[in-house]
Amino acid sequence: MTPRHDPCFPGGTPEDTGSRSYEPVRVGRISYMNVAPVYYGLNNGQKPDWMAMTCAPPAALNAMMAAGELDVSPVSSAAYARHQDKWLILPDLSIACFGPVMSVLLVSRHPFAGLAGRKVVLTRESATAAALTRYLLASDGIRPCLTVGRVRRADDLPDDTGAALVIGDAALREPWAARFDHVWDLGAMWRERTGLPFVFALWVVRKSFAEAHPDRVSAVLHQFYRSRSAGAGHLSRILPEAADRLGISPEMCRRYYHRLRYTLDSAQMAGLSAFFRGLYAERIISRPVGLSLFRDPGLQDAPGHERPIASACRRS
Ligand SMILES: C=C(O[C@@H]1C=C(C(=O)O)C=C[C@H]1O)C(=O)O
Repeated sequence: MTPRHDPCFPGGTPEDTGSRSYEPVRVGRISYMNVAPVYYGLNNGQKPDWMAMTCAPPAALNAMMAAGELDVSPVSSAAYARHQDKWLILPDLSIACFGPVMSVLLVSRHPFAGLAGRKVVLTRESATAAALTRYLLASDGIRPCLTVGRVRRADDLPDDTGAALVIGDAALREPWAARFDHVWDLGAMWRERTGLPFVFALWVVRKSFAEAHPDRVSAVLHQFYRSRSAGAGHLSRILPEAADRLGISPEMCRRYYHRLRYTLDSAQMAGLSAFFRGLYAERIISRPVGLSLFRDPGLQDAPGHERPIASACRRS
């Protein structure tokens, strides 16, 4: 889980877009293939020299943002709930799904209700999926013995493990169904229960950084939009590389990227709010969550511009 510096950007000529008088903006990247389409442009020559990229699992990025070691990063939506006073959400960026997501799995040796009193290991790389697991169990009145640990391979789990939460590349790579009788996709469970999309990750900026450098944050945001557009246009190049890295078929990989959403529209905001309300109702978080968005200074000045999610959320 140790964050590494810039391993995600081995090649590509960085673009020089100025801003040399500042320290680089410190930007995070999740070290899973789920974000490959969002970082495609940045990974292929669009990364300006004023962006310093750190690649790590979600829980490590959450901790680095909380420690002020990153300025802008994707973080677990459950971590946003915890740090809502310090962070602003960047508009129209997320990792979300509507139904099965394929890479967030609760694998179990027992039926769901049979997990009461049994050991459930939550991967230490997650905050959102861990909170969602707790919510799904608690709202059914099931009280397991929860622990946090390494969950990358089935062999990581001790024999007394009743169930385990696995996310990201490890969820896709390992044949979990061959080792566990039950494999639940948490995106599917959420949709069955609520009829809503689920938002696993948000891109956030530290509020103090946004207040000091709104134009730099705007520049980062537009780099992400541009990079994501490039990714959407080059899926045929992303698929074979991702399939190779994950050791899965290109067809399974295509289905995976088809399931993931990288926008943050009003339906996804509704799913996010429902998740936070559920966490609060089950006392998994200690206070209600408001959604505070970064106001892009570039967009505010544009005449006639409509922000798609402006009405869906409270702005800071
Ligand atoms: C869809 C996924 O969502 C992830 C789950 C997260 C979490 O549980 O905290 C955070 C970021 C995302 O990487 C995945 O990991 O595959």
